[in-house]
Amino acid sequence: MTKDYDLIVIGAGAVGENVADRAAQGGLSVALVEAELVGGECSYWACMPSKALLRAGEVVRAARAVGGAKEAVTGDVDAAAVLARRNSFTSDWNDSGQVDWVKGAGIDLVRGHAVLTGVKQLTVTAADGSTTELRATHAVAISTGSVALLPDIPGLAEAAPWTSREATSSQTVPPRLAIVGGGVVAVEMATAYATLGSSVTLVARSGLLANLEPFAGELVADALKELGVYLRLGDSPERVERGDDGVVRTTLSDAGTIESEEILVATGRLPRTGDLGLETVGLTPDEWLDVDDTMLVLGSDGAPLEGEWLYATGDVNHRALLTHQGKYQARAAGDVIVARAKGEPVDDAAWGRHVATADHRAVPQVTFTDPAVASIGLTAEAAEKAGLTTTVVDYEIGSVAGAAVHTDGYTGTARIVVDDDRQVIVGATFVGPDVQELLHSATVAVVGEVPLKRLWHAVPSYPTISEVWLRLLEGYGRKSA
Ligand SMILES: Cc1cc2nc3c(=O)[nH]c(=O)nc-3n(C[C@H](O)[C@H](O)[C@H](O)COP(=O)(O)OP(=O)(O)OC[C@H]3O[C@@H](n4cnc5c(N)ncnc54)[C@H](O)[C@@H]3O)c2cc1C
Ligand SMILES: NC(=O)c1ccc[n+]([C@@H]2O[C@H](COP(=O)([O-])OP(=O)(O)OC[C@H]3O[C@@H](n4cnc5c(N)ncnc54)[C@H](O)[C@@H]3O)[C@@H](O)[C@H]2O)c1
Repeated sequence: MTKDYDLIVIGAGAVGENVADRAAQGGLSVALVEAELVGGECSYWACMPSKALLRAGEVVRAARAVGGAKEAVTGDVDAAAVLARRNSFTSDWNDSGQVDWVKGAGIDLVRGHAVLTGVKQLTVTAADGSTTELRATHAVAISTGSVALLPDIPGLAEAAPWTSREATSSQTVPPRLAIVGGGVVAVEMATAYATLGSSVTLVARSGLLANLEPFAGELVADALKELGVYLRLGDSPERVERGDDGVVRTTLSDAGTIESEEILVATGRLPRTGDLGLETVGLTPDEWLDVDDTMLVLGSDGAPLEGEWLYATGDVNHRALLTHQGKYQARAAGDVIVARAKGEPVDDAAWGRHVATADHRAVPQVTFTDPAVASIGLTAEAAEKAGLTTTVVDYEIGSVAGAAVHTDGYTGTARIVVDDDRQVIVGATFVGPDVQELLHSATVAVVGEVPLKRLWHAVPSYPTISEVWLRLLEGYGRKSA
């Protein structure tokens, strides 16, 4: 028997859940299909467990950086307690709480692996092998996320490497950990495991956090070294082998071998589209799904599939591999699916209700290292490449009174990138303790395209770290009244 729904969402990660919720709130009947845990990567193997692993170390270091508080810190981070707290954030990898939420939202949960069998049709195979046929009246949304990429390094796959899944869910702390990669996962997990007591060696073929402003990677590198992490930058693994003694030996191209109990591969992501039946609707498996700004999937001709029925949201469309950005896409997609189903007007002009315009130039991201890195919009280099005439203003955050009170010897840098023609900020980066809480002010300025002459009237409270805003404006100069 085939079950009919207005909308079928494949993948119940944070993004799929939000597409389903918006559409259900708009009055559509919705099925949400999930092969593993409802809540997806972010809840169980990514954002939440990784941040739980990082937080205790951040708090202890923060206390040690304040005279009067540091005297009260008499011990080290308790690794077992950190792992236990992390376990509580993942509910011990039990999704019953999220399943209850799905039911409460009026969404039908179908457990199993979904495969498209044609236009608006799919088969779901449950863990026991039983199948359910589903048919969508209006739309199907693919929110199947991404998986870790394993580079083609001889011996790596056979050495049973950790990916982000094992790094975020391990119940033990390996005495020695090798990390391959210089991106966000690599630096966050290097921070976490070095704090928990591992001897960490990080190998990256370029610098750290290469997509961000250069000072971000430099300050994070300094901090990692201070934590005792061995950095092998400009190097890469040539061969990996796990011996009979269980020890992983990683041979580097610049000579030298790293020995470790585990090796974490953090070299980016691949789309989870390999076993989805995409070929039945004219798309190519194992590729990221291209979408327009309303998240409609585009075919090889660059146009939406005939009938405008297939959407893709979250990691799988490769626009911004971040939970908050995927959920933003989900709100637009869920609402536009409702509008199209009901024949209501579609608001798809830039910054309209039914589009994810911010994905292009206003993506905020926090890297939860210590110091944290918070960024939004274009780097100075990206703005130049985009052909903008810009002025870049930098300021040492430690020089503002609020930062000095916050942390003894506060070290951090702030940068804004100003589009001189329009006199608006197109990019901002803050590196330093607790700068993540500054980021939304920059996001509002970038998305709102707030003219600098008006920003002078947004007065930061004294003495807070936000006073850096005033220094950045002074650095640019007050060009008009
Ligand atoms: C270590 C790590 C830390 C991160 N930290 C952050 C952070 O702090 N902040 C942040 O914003 N982002 C973070 N990210 C990125 C974030 O995790 C992803 O952007 C987010 O999880 C993407 O959500 P999604 O719903 O698109 O995909 P997912 O969360 O991957 O969900 C996809 C779901 O689809 C299911 N599925 C796949 N195929 C099928 C199928 N055929 N049938 C049925 N179900 C299927 C999967 O089982 C999964 O549950 C982190 C990533 C990693 C790896
Ligand atoms: N705090 C956060 O927001 C957060 C935290 C973790 C992950 N994420 C998201 O998850 C995604 C994945 O993170 P990631 O760190 O795996 O990817 P990434 O794209 O951030 O970094 C990949 C790194 O691997 C290196 N690399 C790639 N191929 C390699 C190879 N063959 N050999 C050696 N090095 C290689 C790259 O040079 C780069 O340094 C990111 O896009 C990020 O948005 C976000």
